[in-house]
Amino acid sequence: FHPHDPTPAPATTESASPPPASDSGARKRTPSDFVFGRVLGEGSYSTVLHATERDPAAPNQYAVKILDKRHIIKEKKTKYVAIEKDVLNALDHPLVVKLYYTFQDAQSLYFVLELARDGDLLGFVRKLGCFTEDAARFYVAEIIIAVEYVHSKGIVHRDLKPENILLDENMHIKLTDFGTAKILDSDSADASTPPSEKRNSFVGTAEYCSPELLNDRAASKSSDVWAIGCILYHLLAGKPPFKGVNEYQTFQKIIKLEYEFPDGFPSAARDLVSAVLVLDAAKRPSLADIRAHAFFAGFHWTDVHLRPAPDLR
Ligand SMILES: Nc1ncnc2c1ncn2[C@@H]1O[C@H](COP(=O)(O)OP(=O)(O)OP(=O)(O)O)[C@@H](O)[C@H]1O
Ligand SMILES: O=C(O)C[C@H](Cc1nc2cc(Cl)cc(Cl)c2[nH]1)c1ccc(Cl)cc1
Repeated sequence: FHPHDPTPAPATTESASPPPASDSGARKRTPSDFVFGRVLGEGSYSTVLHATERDPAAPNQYAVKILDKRHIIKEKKTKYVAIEKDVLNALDHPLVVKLYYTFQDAQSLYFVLELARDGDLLGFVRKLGCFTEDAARFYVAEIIIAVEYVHSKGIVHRDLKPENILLDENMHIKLTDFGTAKILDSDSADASTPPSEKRNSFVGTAEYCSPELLNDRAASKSSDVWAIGCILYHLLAGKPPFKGVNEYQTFQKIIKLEYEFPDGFPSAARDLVSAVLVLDAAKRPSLADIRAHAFFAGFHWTDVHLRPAPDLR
């Protein structure tokens, strides 16, 4: 049960008039500014609802991520909430999900996010089995563009995986889930976190996790490069390169670099994945190196978000 089950639209058009504000954009929103709709999804600490802004002049639609305060405090996740808010507020890119407002009431915290209507990349790779080489090239290119932008802001995502690559109504990506991101250098957490707590800084699911993150060393941009290599493999092979029967087995495969290519895996992609999935983070190609790889020969990198996306539906 969530207190914000679909709100019946008001019988009459007038609703509690919002407090006057010079620029309504600056006014702190409250839950009553929105008509909440269906559940879009659930996280470990969150429920995401469809929502429409009550303003008849601009009935904008959003995805509102609602977190229970008591649960957040009990699970010691307040740091992740603060990081997600700060990182999302620092990002403004067409391939990264936008944060419009944050506010709270007695029970909950609210992130009012850009709505991505077409689900996520994991859903499509499960539905299709695997992507064509062109579709994989397009989506990995959009991920590279989005991640390059995030890195240019001094942020490492640290949990890149197909379920964090949402899709908008034009089937372009919206990179999301920045609660486990790391702000480079100024990230005091790494400096001051005692070794014991560093283990708790472990992020995300195992399949796309880089060896250096598992060996408890600081994550860096090359950890995101490793994850992109895993995603490219996954889109073309239909499953991630490292998948054990449990999380521990998956970790073992990663640190031993235990993976192989299925027959028919395209050779240029095989060459690129092999260059990216190397244990030594310093030996991994940069995102610029990857852009220049033969797998992307002839790919036009400018304004990809304005060009038609492959139709996976
Ligand atoms: N901007 C969005 N637009 C549309 N759907 C979204 C959006 N953000 C999240 N969702 C949906 O809500 C679900 C929960 O997202 P949320 O970020 O709250 O948790 P999560 O990160 O997926 O899970 P966890 O917290 O366990 O990592 C997602 O799986 C996704 O399906
Ligand atoms: O209104 C703002 O933007 C600032 C607040 C700050 C804030 N208030 C909190 C209360 C609790 Cl109980 C937990 C966290 Cl992490 C809290 N963070 C806030 C509210 C909502 C969200 Cl999603 C993030 C931060």
